[in-house]
Amino acid sequence: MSTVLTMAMPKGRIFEEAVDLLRQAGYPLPPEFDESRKLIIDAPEAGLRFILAKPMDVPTYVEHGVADIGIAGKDVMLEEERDVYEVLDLKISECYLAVAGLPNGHDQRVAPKIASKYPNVASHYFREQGQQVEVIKLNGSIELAPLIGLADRIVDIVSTGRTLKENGLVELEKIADITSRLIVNPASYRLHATRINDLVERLRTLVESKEDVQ
Ligand SMILES: Nc1ncnc2c1ncn2[C@@H]1O[C@H](COP(=O)(O)OP(=O)(O)OP(=O)(O)O)[C@@H](O)[C@H]1O
Ligand SMILES: O=P(O)(O)OC[C@H]1O[C@H](OP(=O)(O)OP(=O)(O)O)[C@H](O)[C@@H]1O
Repeated sequence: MSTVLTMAMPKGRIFEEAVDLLRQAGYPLPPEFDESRKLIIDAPEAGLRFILAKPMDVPTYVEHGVADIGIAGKDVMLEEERDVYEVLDLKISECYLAVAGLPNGHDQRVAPKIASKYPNVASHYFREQGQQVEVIKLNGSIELAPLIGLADRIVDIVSTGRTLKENGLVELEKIADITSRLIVNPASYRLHATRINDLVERLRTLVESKEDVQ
């Protein structure tokens, strides 16, 4: 096989589903994917080299061209606004971004405090609503913020709704549906169009066949 493409993979939640999808699309991935702590994994038979990154960093690697392609949540794409092509919705790791808060909690402040791991998404959203807010960036356990008085509301991912429920919070507004996306570095796309299109089409066929079954 000619060119080896480098793919940035998000560690964590998306990883397993993404590995399954690639295997189902016919890319033989070595057992290291299931058990190793390596951050660079070669899959020569698939013509791919993988770098395993923090989910929020995947578009950075792809934008800088150290990875030709990558897999990132739409939430990360909205937050990071990187200069990459988003070529395919992989329809995995489904969830949504929402505003949540305490039930019957009403803002006392002119600019309510909003805690989020997604400060850009939160700022854009409230600006579009014409609402002045103060955004506080957190890195996790966002649901804590309204419980202990750090923020009036949060902008966070909801999947089953269990975290909100178990912490006595309610969803107030839905912002956007989220799934994982296949992203491509624009220069790599021009250089390796045939290989990248082949990968995109294989994955597209697989994703569509899964949708037909549902
Ligand atoms: N509860 C969830 N259910 C389904 N998908 C989710 C959920 N939370 C996040 N995701 C999706 O999975 C991606 C990665 O989430 P994950 O929790 O693995 O990483 P992270 O929280 O960004 O990383 P870290 O915990 O290392 O900071 C998110 O960008 C989002 O697209
Ligand atoms: O609706 P649910 O199914 O409960 O899922 C939503 C939760 O999952 C994510 O948190 P994660 O587990 O990644 O932990 P974090 O607080 O470290 O981000 C997200 O930030 C929510 O807290």
